[in-house]
Formats: sequence, structure tokens, C-alpha cells
Amino acid sequence: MALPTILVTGARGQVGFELQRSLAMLGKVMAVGREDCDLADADVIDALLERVRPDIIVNPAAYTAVDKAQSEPALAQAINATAPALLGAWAARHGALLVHYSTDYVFDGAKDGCYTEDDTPNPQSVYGQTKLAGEEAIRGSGCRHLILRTSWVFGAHGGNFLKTVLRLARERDHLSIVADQHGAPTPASLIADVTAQILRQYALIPQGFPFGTYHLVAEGDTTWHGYAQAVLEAAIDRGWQFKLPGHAITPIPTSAYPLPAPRPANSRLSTHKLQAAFNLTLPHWRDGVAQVLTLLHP
Ligand SMILES: NC(=O)C1=CN([C@@H]2O[C@H](COP(=O)(O)OP(=O)(O)OC[C@H]3O[C@@H](n4cnc5c(N)ncnc54)[C@H](OP(=O)(O)O)[C@@H]3O)[C@@H](O)[C@H]2O)C=CC1
Ligand SMILES: Cc1cn([C@H]2C[C@H](O)[C@@H](COP(=O)(O)OP(=O)(O)O[C@H]3O[C@@H](C)C(=O)[C@@H](O)[C@H]3O)O2)c(=O)[nH]c1=O
Ligand SMILES: [Mg+2]
Repeated sequence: MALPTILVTGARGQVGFELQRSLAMLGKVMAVGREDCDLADADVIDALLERVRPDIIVNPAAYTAVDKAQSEPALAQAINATAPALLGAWAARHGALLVHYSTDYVFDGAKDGCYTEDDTPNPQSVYGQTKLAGEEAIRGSGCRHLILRTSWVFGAHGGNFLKTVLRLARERDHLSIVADQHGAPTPASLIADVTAQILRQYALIPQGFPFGTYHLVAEGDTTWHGYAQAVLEAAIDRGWQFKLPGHAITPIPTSAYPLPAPRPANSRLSTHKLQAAFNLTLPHWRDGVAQVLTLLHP
């Protein structure tokens, strides 16, 4: 079989950037950013699909500004729900595979243990609601699909909490970070590498391939406060210097850090289904932090 044409959206996002590296050996990768294809414009999406005619569509593009989405629900819906619906409809008509990414923020965070794929979503923010609508549109489109839910994404490329903490700890002598929201920081590179592994298995054994929804996060869990603390410790080990003294991050409750969008208290996602279906093991989030720090310089 000829190598597949793989369309990747969100080329300049954290995951889209890493996917261009990880998917390069699997086929002809065509990566598009916002300037090539505005996902808020249905006509532009259809024109792009007709021009590229992909065998596989990988869609990490999203409206990811969680607080801003509260006041821009229509735009968030267009990018996070309508665009995936259009990609799914095209994939269904043409027998293409759609790989899509979603979020821990589809859950309300009230569960005690890790969320499984069978748990009922109940998003509390506009971002979470529009991401859930995108998932549902894809499942309803009838296309072959993989929906990979992840959490707390970070990488050397693009904006994320790890980089914010490194910046704030250099600018300030005091930092307060919420210590009652639990989840797993997940490297964008891991998400991209797992996507490539899965697509390799799809290329080799398409019969009986286990399409569907999976949770994909790094091993282990922490709080935003524990994560920030680990980032600073790992950076200090690598010779970074901060205005903020060593362990001076103050743990605070969510109520002490009011934001427009509510975040789930429990964002922990079980990865058993993914590990069993694709015979994978997932590295610890701390390994990802250490690796990304080798790519960043004080
Ligand atoms: N970031 C996180 O912490 C998490 C992310 N996810 C999900 O993982 C996926 C990947 O996230 P991540 O890579 O971190 O996201 P980023 O925010 O890093 O990248 C998203 C990309 O989407 C692009 N985009 C936004 N609006 C449009 C538009 N109208 N037309 C075309 N492109 C657009 C952005 O373009 P531009 O650069 O021009 O703004 C950006 O490059 C998303 O589905 C996200 O919902 C899930 C859990 C956590
Ligand atoms: C910068 C900062 C944040 N915080 C808190 C606010 C919030 O509860 C938490 C994380 O802040 P952020 O705004 O960076 O994170 P947020 O934008 O909510 O991150 C989310 O993005 C979307 C796209 C997802 O899908 C989620 O998985 C998750 O990664 O840390 C502090 O307590 N102190 C601080 O100084
Ligand atoms: Mg954010």
C-alpha cells in the first residue's frame, strides 16, 4: 500500500509541532497552521480537505484559552466543536481516519479515583463544554476515529504552565499556586509519540483496529503546586537561578485564586484502556519535565 497522506492541523501548537516530527516516518505529512486554514471557517476547511484528500486527519488544533473561552463561547464552539464535526463528516464520506484530542476538563472533577473512558462527562467551563461537543460530533459522524483525552500539556515549544512558572519565578520573589487540583502534567512529545505508535499499528493491522476514545496522560499525578515545585527543583539542579527562594511557592486553595473558568478538582485520567489496547507503557510526568528542561535555557 502507498504511504498515507496525513493532514495535521494546529502546526504551531504544542502537540501539532511535535506531531510533525513523530509522524514524519509514517507517510506524507501536510501540516497546516491558522494562516493556512482558519478552522472557524467551514468553507476553508472543506476546500483544504478537497485539495489535500488526506487518508488520515490529525487534529490537535483547538481553542485552548480556558478563561477567555468563557466570554467567547461562539468562537470556542466553532473551533472545538463545529470544525471537528466537519472533519468527521469528510472522514466518514471518504473513509479517512480522524485522530482528535480532548481534555480532562470534560469532567467535573467530583470523582474520587481516576476517570475512565466509561465515566460520564460533565464539563464545568465553556472550553470543556465545547471540547465535549467536538467529541460527540466526531462519534456521531460515523467516521473511523481515535479521540485521545489528555491533560496539563507542556513542552519546550509553545505556551504552557511549566514555562509560566519558570518566568514568574525569575520575575517575582513570591508565588502562590493552587494545591487542591490534581492531575498529570503530560509532555506534548509523549502525546505525539504515542499517536505515531498507534498509527503504526493501524498501518500494519487495520483489521479489527480498536478505534474509539482513550485517555492518554503521563504516569503519576500531582497538583499544580506540586508540579510547579518539581519544575523549579529540576531547573535549580540544571543551574537555573531564580529570584524566588528555593521552596517559596505557597500552596493555596482554588478559592484563593479566582478565575473566570472553573477547573476540575480531580483531573486524574486512567490510562489502562490505552495501555492494554496498544501494548504501551507511559513514562512518569517528572521524566517529561526533566527532558523539556534540557531544551530550555535560563
Ligand atoms: N494545552 C493543554 O494543556 C491541553 C490541551 N488539550 C488538547 O490537546 C490538543 C492540543 O493542545 P495544544 O497543542 O496544547 O494546544 P495549543 O494551544 O498549543 O495549540 C492549539 C493550536 O490551534 C490553533 N488554532 C486555534 N484557533 C485556530 C483556528 N481558528 N484555526 C486554525 N488553527 C487554530 C492555534 O493556532 P495559533 O498558534 O495561531 O493560536 C494553535 O497553534 C487540543 O485539542 C487541546 O484541547 C487537552 C488537555 C490539555
Ligand atoms: C499562573 C498561576 C496559575 N495558578 C493556577 C490556576 C489554575 O488553577 C492552574 C493552572 O493554570 P493555567 O491557567 O495555566 O492552566 P489551564 O489553562 O487551566 O490549563 C488547562 O488548559 C487546558 C487547555 C486543558 O485542556 C487542561 O488540561 C489544562 O492544561 O494553576 C495559580 O494558582 N497560580 C499561578 O501563579
Ligand atoms: Mg491556559
